[in-house]
Amino acid sequence: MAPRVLISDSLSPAAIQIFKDRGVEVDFQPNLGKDKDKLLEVIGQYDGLAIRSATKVTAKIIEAATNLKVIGRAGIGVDNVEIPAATAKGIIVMNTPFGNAITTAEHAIAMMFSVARQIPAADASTQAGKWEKSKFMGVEITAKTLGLIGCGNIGSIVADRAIGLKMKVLAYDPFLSGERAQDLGVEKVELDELFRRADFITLHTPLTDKTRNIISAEAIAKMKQGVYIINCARGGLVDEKAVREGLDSGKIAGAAFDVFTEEPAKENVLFGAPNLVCTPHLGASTEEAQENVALQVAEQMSDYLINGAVTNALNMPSISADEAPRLTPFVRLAEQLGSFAGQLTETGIKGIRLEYEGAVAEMNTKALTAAALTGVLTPLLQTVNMVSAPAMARERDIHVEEVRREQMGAYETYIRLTVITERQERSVAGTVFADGKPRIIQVKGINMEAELGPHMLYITNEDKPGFIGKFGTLLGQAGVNIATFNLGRTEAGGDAIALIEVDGDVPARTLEQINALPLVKQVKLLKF
Ligand SMILES: NC(=O)C1=CN([C@@H]2O[C@H](COP(=O)(O)OP(=O)(O)OC[C@H]3O[C@@H](n4cnc5c(N)ncnc54)[C@H](O)[C@@H]3O)[C@@H](O)[C@H]2O)C=CC1
Ligand SMILES: O=C(O)C(=O)COP(=O)(O)O
Repeated sequence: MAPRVLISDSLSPAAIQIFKDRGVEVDFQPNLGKDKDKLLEVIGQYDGLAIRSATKVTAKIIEAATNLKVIGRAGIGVDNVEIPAATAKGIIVMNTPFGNAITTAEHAIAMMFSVARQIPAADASTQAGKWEKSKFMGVEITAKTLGLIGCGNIGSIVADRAIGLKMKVLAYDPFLSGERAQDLGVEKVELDELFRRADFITLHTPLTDKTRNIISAEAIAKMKQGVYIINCARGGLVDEKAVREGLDSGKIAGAAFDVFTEEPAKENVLFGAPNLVCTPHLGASTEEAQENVALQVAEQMSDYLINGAVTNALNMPSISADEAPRLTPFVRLAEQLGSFAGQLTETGIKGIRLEYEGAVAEMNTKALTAAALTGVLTPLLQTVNMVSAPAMARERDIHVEEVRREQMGAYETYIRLTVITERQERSVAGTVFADGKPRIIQVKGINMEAELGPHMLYITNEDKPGFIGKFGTLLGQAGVNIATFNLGRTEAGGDAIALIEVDGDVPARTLEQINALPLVKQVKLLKF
C-alpha cells in the first residue's frame, strides 16, 4: 500500500506533485495543523506529516500517531515538534536546513532598514495625508556596528550582506571557529562585548535552554544607549517585557520583530511601543524559499518512506539515497545479529560492542549500530526502531562501543556483535553474501553458516553421537518440519551449536523434551 502523507500547514503546492510522482498519497489540508483536536483525530491514518511552524506536534499528537514514520519540517526551526517524544516512538524528524536561509537573512536586513528609517510608520503617516517630513529622522547603516548573536546559516548570510553595506560585523557564537570568522570577515567576540559595542543587534540562534531570553533586562542594560534590536529567529530569545521597557525609555531606539513568544501574536506587550516594526513570522515567506523548502521536504520524506534514505534528520544518522540499497542488507544483518543476541540475553545488558570488519567498516556504521541496537532491544521493549534505539540504549545505561577494522579474517566483510552482561559476554557474527542475504557465520566463537528464517531453534549441546537422531524424532512426532540444519563445534567431542530453521512454531512441550535430551545444554526458539 502506498504510504500516506498529511500536509497540515500552508506548503507550496510544488510538494504535492513531488509526493505523487514518487508514489506517496498526499492529503493537502493547509489549515488542519491549527486545529489540535482535528489533527489528533486524523493523525493515526498517516505515515508522514509535513509541516511549517503553525502545526504544533506535541507529545499528545505523537502518542496518537500510531502509523507515523516521519515528520518533515518545510523550514528550519523544529521547536514546534517534541523531538524526544518522536524519537521515543521511532519517528524521524527532518527539516530543510538551507532552503529558506537566504530569504530569512534578507528579511533581517529589510527589518534593519525598516527600523533605522521608520519606514512602516512613515508610510502609514504619508498615506494618511500627513506629510510629516520632520517627524521621521533616521540613522545611517554605513560604518555602524552590527552584532550577530548566532552565526550559522542565516547569521553568516546576514554578515555577508551587512559587510556589503559597509557595516562592521561582530559575532557571538560559541561554535564559530576563529578560521570561519576570518573567512566571513566578522570579528568573533564574547556576548558582553557585543552588547557593549553593537549599534544594531540581530538574533540568529535556535531557541534552546541556553538561548532563551538571551536578550534580558540585564543584557539590555549592558547595551549602547539608542541600540536597535532585530529578531527574525525565535520569539523566546527575547524578554519582550524588557524590550518594551527599553523602547519606552528610549534606551532602545528601535526594534524589529518577526517572531514572538506566543504565535500567532494577536496581542503582545510590545505592540504599540515607539519605533517598533513587526511582521507576522514572514522571515521565510518568499516564493523562492517556499518552493525550495516544499520541494526539499517532499523529496526527503518520499525518499525515506519509499527507499529508507535519511537526509537532514535531527534524530537519526543520515543514509543517502545512493547508499540505502547497499546498506539495506547490512541493516538487516545488524538487526538480525542484535535480535539473535537480544533473544538469548536474559539478564541486564551493560554494554554492546559492534565490530565492523572489511568493506562494512567503510559504510554508515552509525546507522548499522542503530539497527543492531533495535534488534537487541526489540525482545525487551514493545516498539523500538533505528530512530529510537540509540536513545533507549542510553536511557538504560547500555554502553555502546563501535570498532572498525580493515579486513583481517576469512570473510571479506563481517559484523560481530557482543552483548556484555554482569555474567558474560556473548558474541554473534554475520556477513552478507553476493546474493544480498545475511548469514550468521559465528556464534560464541564457533564457526558455522546459517541463514536465519522466521523460526529458528538454537541448541547448544555436547558434540557426541545420538543427538541429531533423537532431536529429529521429537520434531517429527510434533509435526514440525525442519527447513535447514546448521551445525558448528569447537572441536570433535567439544561444545556444539545447532541452528535449525523450522517451518512454524514449536510446541512448548517439544521444547521441554528437546531440553531433556541427555546431550543438550540449552534450547531456545528464536523468532525473526
Ligand atoms: N523568521 C523565520 O521565518 C525564520 C526563522 N528561522 C530561525 O532562525 C534561526 C537560525 O537559523 P539557522 O541560521 O538556519 O540555524 P543554524 O543552526 O545554521 O545556526 C544557528 C547558530 O546559532 C549558534 N548558537 C547555538 N547556540 C548558541 C548560543 N547559546 N549563543 C550563540 N549562538 C548560538 C550555533 O552555533 C549556530 O551557528 C533559528 O532559530 C531558526 O528557527 C529560520 C528560518 C526562517
Ligand atoms: O524555518 C523556520 O525556522 C521558520 O521559522 C519559518 O517558519 P514558517 O515555515 O514560515 O512557518
